[in-house]
Amino acid sequence: MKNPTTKQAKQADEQARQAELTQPQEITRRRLLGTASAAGAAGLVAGGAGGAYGYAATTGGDPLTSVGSTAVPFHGSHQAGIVDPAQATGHLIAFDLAPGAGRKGAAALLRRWSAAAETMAAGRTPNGDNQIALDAGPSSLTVTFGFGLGFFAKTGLQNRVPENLAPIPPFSSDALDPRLSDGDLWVQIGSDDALVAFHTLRVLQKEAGDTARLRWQMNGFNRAPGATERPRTGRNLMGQIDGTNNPKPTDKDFAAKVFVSGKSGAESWLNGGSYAVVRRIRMLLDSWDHLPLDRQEMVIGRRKSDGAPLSGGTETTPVDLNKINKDGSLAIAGDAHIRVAAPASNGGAAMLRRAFSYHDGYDQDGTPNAGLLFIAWQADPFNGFIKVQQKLDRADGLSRFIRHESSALFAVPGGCAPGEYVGQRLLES
Ligand SMILES: C=CC1=C(C)c2cc3[nH]c(cc4nc(cc5[nH]c(cc1n2)c(C)c5CCC(=O)O)C(CCC(=O)O)=C4C)c(C)c3C=C
Ligand SMILES: [Fe+2]
Repeated sequence: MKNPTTKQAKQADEQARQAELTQPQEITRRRLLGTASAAGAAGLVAGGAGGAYGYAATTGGDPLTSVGSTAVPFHGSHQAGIVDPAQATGHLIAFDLAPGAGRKGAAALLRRWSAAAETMAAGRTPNGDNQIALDAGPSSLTVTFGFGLGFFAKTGLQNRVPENLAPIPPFSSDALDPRLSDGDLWVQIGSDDALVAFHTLRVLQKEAGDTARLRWQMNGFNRAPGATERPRTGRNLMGQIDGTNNPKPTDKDFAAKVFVSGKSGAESWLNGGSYAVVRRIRMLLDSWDHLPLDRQEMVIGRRKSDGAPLSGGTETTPVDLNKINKDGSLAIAGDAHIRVAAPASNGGAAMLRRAFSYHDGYDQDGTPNAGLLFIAWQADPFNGFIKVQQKLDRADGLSRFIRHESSALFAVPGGCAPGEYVGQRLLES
């Protein structure tokens, strides 16, 4: 068919617009998308629940986006929630095993947790459900389980502790709160729908029963999927584009950097798994916001607006750490965060950063209690987070604007096949 002329197209558009305007009480998908982005439109419908817009939302029709129906498989060679993009809502929870739970209790708990996570990740509801997430689909739900050092002592599995699951050494800038650190078991929940994420948290907490007690919990968030006009790297609460120079799943050494492999004997259960370093890092946002933009950019070594390195190019241009400005200064300052953190400055040490922002209200003096739930994934924490943090601790210009307030290291088993549960290879062999 021939393309319509511009005039014909305009006329057709106008006719369609008029037809829509005459439809009472009904807001069509086309009109919504014509006036706002898909995600914005979804918010409009939700915000109008009870009125005309809410009526349209509850009377059927096509979903506005695929956000709700997107499912991430629970089963696989690696656990979900490591390589998948970080979702809009995250909960991080650490549990301590109850005295006497032992290996048998821990195995039963992981069997229950895995079954519940599998059900919910597929968008189904567990038996006796309280219906918090009934209408929302799995919304990319992932649930990831990890074991802290204490897990092995309490299950009598001290002889199976992986060599690299040793306490993270202290750093001079640490201000750690032990009540928000460590833990026998770790659960990471991520979903693009906050109700789905909270529902999952409730289900898993109930399933813990008398076997495990909650030790700490942190709630995080990221930008909503579809909120930007094209897929973009996310921003943190300092306003920087964060995550650009992460290892990419397409890199040929990606798996070697992120996942444990080739272990035999007592550690073989961890093949296909990873190590998660969890640090709650407060941002000193009042001081940061007072720093002029050009100074903020020097602290990181990248432009704030588009994330381009100060050595030139666009966000994805490789950083040139040797570039010299016309005035003889380094384009990327000596203490710039990306210089000090780069693999090139740390003997190749690398990690996959997959973070959530957090905001826990304001302190009494009005200071925001906000920052980054920093999660680093690596095959070996000593050649990943620890090596890089040792350098950052001494030389990073960003240190003046952040404070590490909590810390934990977990061995995260590989994924499981249908009919198995996460950690089975450790607990039953
Ligand atoms: C020990 C590891 C790291 C900690 C702790 C850390 C904290 C932290 N980082 C930002 C903001 C940014 N970090 C960026 C890059 C970056 N950061 C780390 C490591 C840690 N960051 C690495 C390895 C890298 C990549 C370096 C490189 O190879 O170029 C960036 C730039 C964009 C990007 O590449 O992601 C930002 C921005 C904050 C705010 C923070 C603590 C709150
Ligand atoms: Fe960083």
